[in-house]
Amino acid sequence: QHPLEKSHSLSLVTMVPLLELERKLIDNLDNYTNALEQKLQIIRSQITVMRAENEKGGRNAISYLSNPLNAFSLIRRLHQDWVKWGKYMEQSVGISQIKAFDSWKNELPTELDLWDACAGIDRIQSLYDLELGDFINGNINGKQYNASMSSADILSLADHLAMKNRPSEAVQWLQEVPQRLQEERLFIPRHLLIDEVDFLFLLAESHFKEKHYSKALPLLQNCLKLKPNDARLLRLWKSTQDLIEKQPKPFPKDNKEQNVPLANAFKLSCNGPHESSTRLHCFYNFTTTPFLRLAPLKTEQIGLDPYVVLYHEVLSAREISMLISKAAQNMKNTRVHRETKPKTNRGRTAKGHWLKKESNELTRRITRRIVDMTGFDLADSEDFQVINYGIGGHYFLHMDYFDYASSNYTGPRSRQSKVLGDRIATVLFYLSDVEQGGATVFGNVGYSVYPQAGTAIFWYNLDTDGNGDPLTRHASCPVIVGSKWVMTEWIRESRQIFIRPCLPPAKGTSTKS
Ligand SMILES: O=C(O)CCC(=O)C(=O)O
Ligand SMILES: [Fe+2]
Repeated sequence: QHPLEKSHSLSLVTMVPLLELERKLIDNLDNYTNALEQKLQIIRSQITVMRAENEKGGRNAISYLSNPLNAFSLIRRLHQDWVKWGKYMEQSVGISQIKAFDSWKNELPTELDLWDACAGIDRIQSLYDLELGDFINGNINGKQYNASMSSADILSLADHLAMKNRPSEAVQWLQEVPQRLQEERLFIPRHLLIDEVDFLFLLAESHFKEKHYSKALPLLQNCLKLKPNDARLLRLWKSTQDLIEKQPKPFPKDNKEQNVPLANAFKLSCNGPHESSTRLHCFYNFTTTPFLRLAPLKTEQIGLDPYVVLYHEVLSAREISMLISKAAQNMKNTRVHRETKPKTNRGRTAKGHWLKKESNELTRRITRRIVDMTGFDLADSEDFQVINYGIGGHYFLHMDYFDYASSNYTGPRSRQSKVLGDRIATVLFYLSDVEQGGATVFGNVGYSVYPQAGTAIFWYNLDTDGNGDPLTRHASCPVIVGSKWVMTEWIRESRQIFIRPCLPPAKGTSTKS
């Protein structure tokens, strides 16, 4: 695992200030051009004056110099003024703008941020098997967006893949570079274009790692023409040549990525068909609490084992925007989001903000609504967590319960967790629609639910004996296009000893492994 893998991640909402920062930087650069222009103007106007005087002399030099005022002035100009011009030329322009830029430098995204962004793009492309050329040109799943990747973007991604030891994918991305670079040369200034040697070297190195030495060699020779003394080039070129001599017929090893079964399951469920069993139905729930007789819940069953339902239209647009704006303010400065379960936290690229259930009228109202939905006693249950996902943001397959009841449970167990008990059920509110991707999927049983603002998904994590139900293993698939907001409520077990309303239909035991 690369050290940067452990990084925090940005959510889309925490990236909003970056656009403001970029605007400031552009304004600053614009001011810099003004400073440059001012200097140009001064120089140009003086050139006109000086040229006029010089030409006056040039027409008839002796006649010009025979006037002592002219002769004297020429000596003095050349002795004094031109020294001043020399100093003026050396003076840097826009010192205040350069200082301003320096002061913003530490607000720029870090290497870690870039790593996360690369990981997100890679996740989207590889998990959903998007065709590279289309994706790079902003055509995502058949829809054309007004966005695309530059060769610098692509090179950065390839670099990321190379660092993650995935050379064959790096090569695939790099193959998209030359065509774009050719176009970019027409309108991008040289200092912003990618360095051709960097590109060729990465391509060669990736071929080398793939043991495609004969592909690497000519690339390295080209590089060496551009930078004959570069030590890293010379080293790789030497090793490549040695290996070609030793191994004239390279047998390329099929370097398919080490697909862990769990990663495969994730991929499959995020790409799985959106099928639903015909036994399922939609109905109005009038019964969980007396209040529902007045305002029944629009309920949609997603599956029976494990029992998963959706409650539609449980949050209004106004409530949602209040929740989001409250959370968004507070996530701004959270660089590292609080881990709920450090042990099982395998890849969650989002930021969260905890909201106390008692914090205001809105959260109290939502708490009452969850009681209506579930019939549970929420007094000891967890705070709400409002979550916003980042670029390609996802939450890897996991269970929400800790499995305290299991004899296999070895994790920490605080006094508090004993009192509260395990997470008997989860209520997850969707606070936004997501244009592409971002489904909540239950990998073992093939349920997938696409976010709909205002809908809540509910399921039991524990069976009636208090044991964790492994079939509830679920994930949030990477967001492709959109900003995904959810709010979770994990309901704790202890207070529910005498309550387990909304009981799902009896479970068949034969289907469980
Ligand atoms: O965002 C989602 O769809 C799932 C989130 C989730 O599983 C969690 O927060 O535990
Ligand atoms: Fe979860």
